[in-house]
Amino acid sequence: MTRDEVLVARGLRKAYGDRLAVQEVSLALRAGEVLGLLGPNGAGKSTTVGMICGLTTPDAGTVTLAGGVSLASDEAGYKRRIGLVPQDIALYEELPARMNVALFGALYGLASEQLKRRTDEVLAMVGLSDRANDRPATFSGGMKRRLNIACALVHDPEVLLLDEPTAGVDPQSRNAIFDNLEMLKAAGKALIYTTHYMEEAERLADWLVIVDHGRVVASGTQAELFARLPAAQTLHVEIAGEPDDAALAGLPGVTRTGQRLDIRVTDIGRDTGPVLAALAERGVQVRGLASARATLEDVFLTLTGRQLRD
Ligand SMILES: Nc1ncnc2c1ncn2[C@@H]1O[C@H](COP(=O)(O)OP(=O)(O)OP(=O)(O)O)[C@@H](O)[C@H]1O
Repeated sequence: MTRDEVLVARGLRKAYGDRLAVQEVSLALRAGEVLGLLGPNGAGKSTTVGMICGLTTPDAGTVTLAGGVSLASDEAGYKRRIGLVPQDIALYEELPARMNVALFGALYGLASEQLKRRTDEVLAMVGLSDRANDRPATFSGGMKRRLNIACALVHDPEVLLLDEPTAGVDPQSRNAIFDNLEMLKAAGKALIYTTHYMEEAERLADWLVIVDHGRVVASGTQAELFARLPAAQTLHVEIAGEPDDAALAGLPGVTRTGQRLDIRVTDIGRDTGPVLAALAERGVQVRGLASARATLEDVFLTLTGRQLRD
């Protein structure tokens, strides 16, 4: 474990009957960092999160927090340092929001003054102070999610695990959740964020771990993962008339579909001019031009040959 790592998981494995949900997952999490755990449905993300927070017992592998603390060495101490926002919202619908948060705090041993102070703080943080006395039964999906995040934060954990926290959330709450996560990150918390929405991972994650069929298929910074693609960007060029394939043959990275050319480039600012000049030289008349940036979806496709979403 290096100095700034707060959590290291090694060789996690979990089977349900003869189905291997997680085969060999290792990851390391640093303070002030969001680790995006990305993969299609059934890839093993929730099972991995379950093993990290101690809800699911691994068949093999270890998870260690800074200072060498593990579930085996000090279960209560370990759990106090971790907060979980589960995939399925877990709230007492008929108890006021404040009481929901306080119950979680009490579970972690917070008492009286501290419990009240932290409850107020986290409700304010997720923007629910003015609804503190209302029951979650009267909340929107996004508000329930935010309350669930408050519950996971009340004991001030250093590591926060969020399992698809934007599922069923309206855009306004989604942005509020992202703002909260960015604040937590700035405060030095370490976050693991599972999602199958690559645009969320692109926005939030400093480090990505891509899983498929229970295995890590790639991990690294976004720049490192994008560098594994054959091209960072594609130029879509609409051309006039009958294209001459012989004339196009000398251009690298070009695919033609009817009157559309897809041209792979690595640097759109640098490469667009020369590409257009090369087309003009070959007598190709350009009628339209658009570009598309590679996404994590392309990374997944390149690594596995399959789409990330079903
Ligand atoms: N309690 C369980 N009993 C049996 N099989 C399970 C159980 N939990 C998960 N699985 C199986 O393990 C595999 C991994 O599931 P997991 O929920 O970890 O995936 P996921 O990546 O979180 O998927 P999603 O994005 O759909 O939530 C799946 O094949 C799933 O059916």
